Amino acid sequence: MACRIEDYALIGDCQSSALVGKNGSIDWLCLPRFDSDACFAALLGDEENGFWKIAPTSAVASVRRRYRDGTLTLETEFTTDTGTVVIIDFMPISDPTPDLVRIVTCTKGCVNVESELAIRTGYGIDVPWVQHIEGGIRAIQGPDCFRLVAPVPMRGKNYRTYSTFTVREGERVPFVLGWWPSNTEQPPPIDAEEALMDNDAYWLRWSSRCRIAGPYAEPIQRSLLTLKALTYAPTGGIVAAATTSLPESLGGVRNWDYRYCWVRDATFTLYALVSAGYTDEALAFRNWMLRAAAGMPEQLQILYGIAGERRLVEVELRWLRGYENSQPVRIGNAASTQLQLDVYGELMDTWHLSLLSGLVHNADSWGLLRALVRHLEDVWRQPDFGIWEVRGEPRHFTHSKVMCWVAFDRAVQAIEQFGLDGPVDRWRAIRDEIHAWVCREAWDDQLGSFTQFPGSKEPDASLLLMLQVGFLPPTDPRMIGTVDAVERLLTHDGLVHRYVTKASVDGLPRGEGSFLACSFWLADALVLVGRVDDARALFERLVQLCNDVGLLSEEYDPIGKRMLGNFPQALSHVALVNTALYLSRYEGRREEAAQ
Ligand SMILES: OC[C@H]1O[C@H](O[C@H]2O[C@H](CO)[C@@H](O)[C@H](O)[C@H]2O)[C@H](O)[C@@H](O)[C@@H]1O
Repeated sequence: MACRIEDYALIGDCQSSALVGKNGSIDWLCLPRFDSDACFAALLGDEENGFWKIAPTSAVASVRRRYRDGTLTLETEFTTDTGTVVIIDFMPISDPTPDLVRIVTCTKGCVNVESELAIRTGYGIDVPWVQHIEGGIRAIQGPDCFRLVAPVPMRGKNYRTYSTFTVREGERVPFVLGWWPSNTEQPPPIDAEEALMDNDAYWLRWSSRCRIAGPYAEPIQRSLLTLKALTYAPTGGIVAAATTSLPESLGGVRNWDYRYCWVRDATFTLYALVSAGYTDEALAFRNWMLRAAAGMPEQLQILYGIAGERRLVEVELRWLRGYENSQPVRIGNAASTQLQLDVYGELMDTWHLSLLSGLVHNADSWGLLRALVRHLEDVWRQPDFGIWEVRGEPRHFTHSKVMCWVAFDRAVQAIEQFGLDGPVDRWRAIRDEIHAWVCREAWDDQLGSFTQFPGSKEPDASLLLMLQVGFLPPTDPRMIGTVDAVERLLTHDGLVHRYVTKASVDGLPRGEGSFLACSFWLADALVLVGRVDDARALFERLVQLCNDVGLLSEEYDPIGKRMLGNFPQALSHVALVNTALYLSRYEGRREEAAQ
């Protein structure tokens, strides 16, 4: 059985990643890319769907884990009656073909350890042909070839590969599992210890570029490392999460594939990276976006594959029983064909912020963005599927319209402040028309708040973002009322739900956890409306929800007190970084004022 979501940790090589359980089992791995077929899929099924476990054979008294400081190298320490072993797990970043390295070290006494490997390609269903080779085994299946080498004997049983061995204090036993395309020559084996040194040096160098200090430096650094790990280095695309189909409600159907690049999530990520000083990654993503969006403006998608692929057909994998029986397991994502008007605003806002921070040259990308804004003139009045990508009927979601306002507002500013060319009077008029529409149609006097869509009678947590984008000032009673309505009607035990789920709106059975990004957005809103102590208390509570190695999933179940949804999720980590920055800026301003 798979572990609880929070009992996993992420390792990766900026092309793909793996989830390592507290029990020493790697239950999720897709090679060679994040969105490739999984060869370990026990996470979404059971052991028959592929995993690789290394753990003591005798009873484990305690397990402790940590990442080596400033790196993505994971250490899992098992204490047993006879001694202590640490398993060091990582994926070397600069290898031409991917490798997964696991070094078993004994730090005290003497421990019997077993490695059990079941490779199941094609998302956990296909059993490869395994041969013994010098120093290990080779497994081949269709397009995939794997080689496991280790200085211990290996034996095959029931289509699995086992090694049982004893490690004594000071001994280290390295395992390297490599992958390459089966139609090519096998690459030379790597040296595990050398790879460990190089890999740690790479991540330490990367971490040292972070220019954020202060009280929240540690969770910020772990979040930034996680965001970097979710970046596909060859193209600059950023995946929304490392997994597919971890459920938003246990046993439910809200199970989606996040191993793609959402324009929305990635623009938020970009903002966090720029704020922390990671301009290379920001520029790589900017270039990814320009390539992905290039072409006819009406063909802009809200999500793409990590190299900009457009066809992400949603398919159900019937042979996987789902995480804790949450079916279906899906790959691909039908949201890729939805109209979601907010992405225009997110793109324009991010570009505007990069202009202000000097990251892009004035004219850079303006041609493409101008064409997109021109297209928005034709479509902003249409109903859409909104930020939450509902599977029900399209509607006039308030957040979508607010973000259309952002798109025209930033376009007007680009012309007025940066001297770029465009139909400024026409865009100014549309901007004002949208503003008036939102204030008129989406305000509910009885509720004292803006609503999810005209006539809905309920707030939506995405409306908290109205403050961040400057739609109305934080002193405006309508904003104070909206923050208040979100707190009253959408929080459970202090954590925020996206909206009240109901089949009539989102086309799915109701029920899901609190949405962590929205909970951080509430903290941001509280800073902006001046309730800074409440904001800090909420932020600190949210940081406490990170697992033992600093990772967050998409959602949290305040009743079951466990994580839900895909993991680790970029949006949650971005929101953590941005709230920490908001709070730090506020503290900074307060200190300045006191001097
Ligand atoms: O809840 C329905 C939708 O859930 C997913 O979308 C969510 O994740 C996206 C990626 O992080 C995020 O951009 C979006 O705002 C979230 O609602 C799923 O990808 C959709 O297919 C699904 O309809």
